[in-house]
Amino acid sequence: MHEAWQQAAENLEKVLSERDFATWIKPVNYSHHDGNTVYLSVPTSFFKDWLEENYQKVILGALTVTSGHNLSLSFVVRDHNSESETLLAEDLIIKGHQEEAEQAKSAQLDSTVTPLNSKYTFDLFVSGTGNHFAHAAAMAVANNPADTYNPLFIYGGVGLGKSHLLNAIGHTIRSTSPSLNVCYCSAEKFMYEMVNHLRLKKMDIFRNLFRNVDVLLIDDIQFISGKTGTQEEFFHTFNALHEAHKQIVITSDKFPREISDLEERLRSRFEWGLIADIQPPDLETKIAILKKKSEVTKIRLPEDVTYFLASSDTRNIRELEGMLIRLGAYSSLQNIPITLEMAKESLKDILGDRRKEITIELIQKAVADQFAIKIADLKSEKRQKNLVQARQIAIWLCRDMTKASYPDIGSKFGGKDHSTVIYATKKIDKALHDDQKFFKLVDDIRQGILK
Ligand SMILES: Nc1ncnc2c1ncn2[C@@H]1O[C@H](COP(=O)(O)OP(=O)(O)OP(=O)(O)O)[C@@H](O)[C@H]1O
Repeated sequence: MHEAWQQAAENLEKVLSERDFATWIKPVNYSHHDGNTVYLSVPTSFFKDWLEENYQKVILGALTVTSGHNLSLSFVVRDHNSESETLLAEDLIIKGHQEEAEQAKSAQLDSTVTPLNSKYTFDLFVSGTGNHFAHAAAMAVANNPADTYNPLFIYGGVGLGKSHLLNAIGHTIRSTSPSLNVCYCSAEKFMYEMVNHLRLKKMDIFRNLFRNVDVLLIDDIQFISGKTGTQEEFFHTFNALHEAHKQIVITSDKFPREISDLEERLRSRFEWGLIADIQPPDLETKIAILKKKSEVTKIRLPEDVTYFLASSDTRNIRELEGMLIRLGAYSSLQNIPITLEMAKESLKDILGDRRKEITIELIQKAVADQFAIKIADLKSEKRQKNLVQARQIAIWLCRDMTKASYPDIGSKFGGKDHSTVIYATKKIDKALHDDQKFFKLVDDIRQGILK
């Protein structure tokens, strides 16, 4: 089981951002297991609570894959002294900051607070319909910091590329203006640092650090919702920087007005500059992202598997990437190539639940509505071109979105035999591959069914 944990941690390193991995997974150690319960040790009780709330499912998923068993997970705090050890460690970091601050104005604050993720660059970001505007705004800010939009507020759902863009801004400014002091920090880390500096009575150092940067990149600002002390501190940091014409970029999973328990004065400041949203990707963008990720990770994905993953109902790109990594792990651990069958099999527990509720009847209705025909026409033998195409699409969707077998599907389409069903699915497979417009049509129907 120890080895399973090591392998799981390696897999998690590939899926999570460097920051998340270093902060939350690296400090976790294997402790022991008892029956099907695996015990992992963590440094502090704060850490334990945080993992339980945010990473339990991810860690369990990774361990299930590497161990091949259905497990449960429990976190134990390593020892009672660890909280004070953490404090001591923070104290050392702070001392490091102080020296740096004294030594040179150009101290790279971010290298001690939160390093930029080297994989999150503009080169590796795919611009598509949902993120086009945010991408353009991020590039504008990166090329002319504090000159165009200040603050830039990027918001969008989970796993849609906000941190990626934020890091990309940081990388660009670093390389074009190396003298600028770029600080990338999550709101959570901002609070964590603040609390520690408060406890150590070193708020002057904290303020010096954050109020003397040239570019402040704050990730996941929604985290400060309801945290009055952090909001107060952030308000003053924001003002100091804004008044000094320093660039501020903020990301959030919500629009400023939708962040609950956020002081009005902060909310209004977030709206001072430009607000750019990121919407979930469409099918083409998901395909392009998968292709890019497969290039970077060197996990070779055949076209049909790329389409299969991209057309799953997930709109969270992190999840999509997780599927790719999972296929890569399966393929290398079992020494088998990635094929459509293998992908369906190895991802069935991830995708399975979502597919359960989709019925043949639901698909027939959606297709009939789309083509403005009767459901009875789908089941008939009529050969008009549009009816044949609608029927074949419906059959293909049934095969793809339900667990029904070829004979099951045939019987629900007016008692067709299974070779007709196979012929229809092959025909649609080919058309999807050859014709982008057709691809979009089928995907729109599919997304409609999933809503
Ligand atoms: N357009 C894109 N092109 C390439 N990769 C992308 C794109 N959008 C997202 N990703 C990838 O998806 C993963 C999740 O992105 P990211 O961490 O930036 O999401 P997020 O919106 O900040 O999520 P959260 O709300 O959880 O903080 C990352 O690995 C990122 O590289």
